[in-house]
Amino acid sequence: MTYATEPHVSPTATAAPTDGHVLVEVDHLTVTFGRQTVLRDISLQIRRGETVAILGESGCGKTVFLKTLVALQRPTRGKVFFDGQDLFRLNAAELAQLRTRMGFVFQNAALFDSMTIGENIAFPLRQHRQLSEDEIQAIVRARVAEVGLPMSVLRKKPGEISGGMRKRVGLARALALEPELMLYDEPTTGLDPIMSDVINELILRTRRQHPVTSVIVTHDMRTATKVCDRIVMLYPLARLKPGESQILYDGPAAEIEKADDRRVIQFVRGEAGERLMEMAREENNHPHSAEESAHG
Ligand SMILES: Nc1ncnc2c1ncn2[C@@H]1O[C@H](COP(=O)(O)OP(=O)(O)OP(=O)(O)O)[C@@H](O)[C@H]1O
Repeated sequence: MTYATEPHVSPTATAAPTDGHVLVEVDHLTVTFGRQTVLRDISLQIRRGETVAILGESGCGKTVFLKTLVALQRPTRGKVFFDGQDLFRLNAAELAQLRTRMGFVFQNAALFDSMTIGENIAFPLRQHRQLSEDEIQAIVRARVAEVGLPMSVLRKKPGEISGGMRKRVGLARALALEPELMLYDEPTTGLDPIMSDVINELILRTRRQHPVTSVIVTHDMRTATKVCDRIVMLYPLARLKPGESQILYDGPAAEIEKADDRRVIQFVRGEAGERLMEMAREENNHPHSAEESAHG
């Protein structure tokens, strides 16, 4: 199931409107590190207004994929376009300018430890906007309110607040410049179920309040199905059959349970079946490897 070339109209209740304009285009993307190819020949388009989950088991290349969208990772082959501009043909100044249209929520929040929360959120505004101090403070306070944090956090340092709060500060900072594209790297990893749902709700609220396009790398099926209207599921290259596409599923989030591919269903349901059989096969092929590694 793919709609890479057709306008996406999602059937889910949470679907954001898309005008069909392609904001991100990934064209035959391959990324290789040394002898390890992590992404192979990935092509997809993301339309303005879509919220897309990039799903897949650990190590399949989700974070590498996300990094190519902001030109933090150069492709070995292929191209990435943002609003029609080839990211890897831009000079440093042009790229910096383009990145102000993107907000990146890193897995570990990536806040500056030596700055207060207020300074962290103000940072992109000071870097990229000519604003008065009053205007900066007004935006910082609005963003903090938007992510549901009390104003008392503004004077604290990242080390003085909880992991869930840090994630929310990371979200507030990424929203500071009102980006057109939000990129989230595992926004709920390491959080308890309640705090995970708070983050899910905030992502949903963000897209209701701002006309934003989002790409969310996650393992979390609840995030994928609750927050996203489309899911793209990647599979580790090493376990693909020859000639298979690395994208196992690309379609509406609400329909992933109906996918034909058993590997997709197993991932969705969190079943180890396929992997257990593969591990048994690997063990049969290399009967002593586990023992050897156990003995160093
Ligand atoms: N800069 C790099 N140099 C060499 N190998 C890298 C580099 N970045 C990533 N890799 C490798 O690429 C593979 C995919 O990594 P990636 O972080 O994208 O996986 P992932 O799907 O996001 O996994 P997880 O869900 O565990 O975060 C891994 O084997 C990783 O070791």
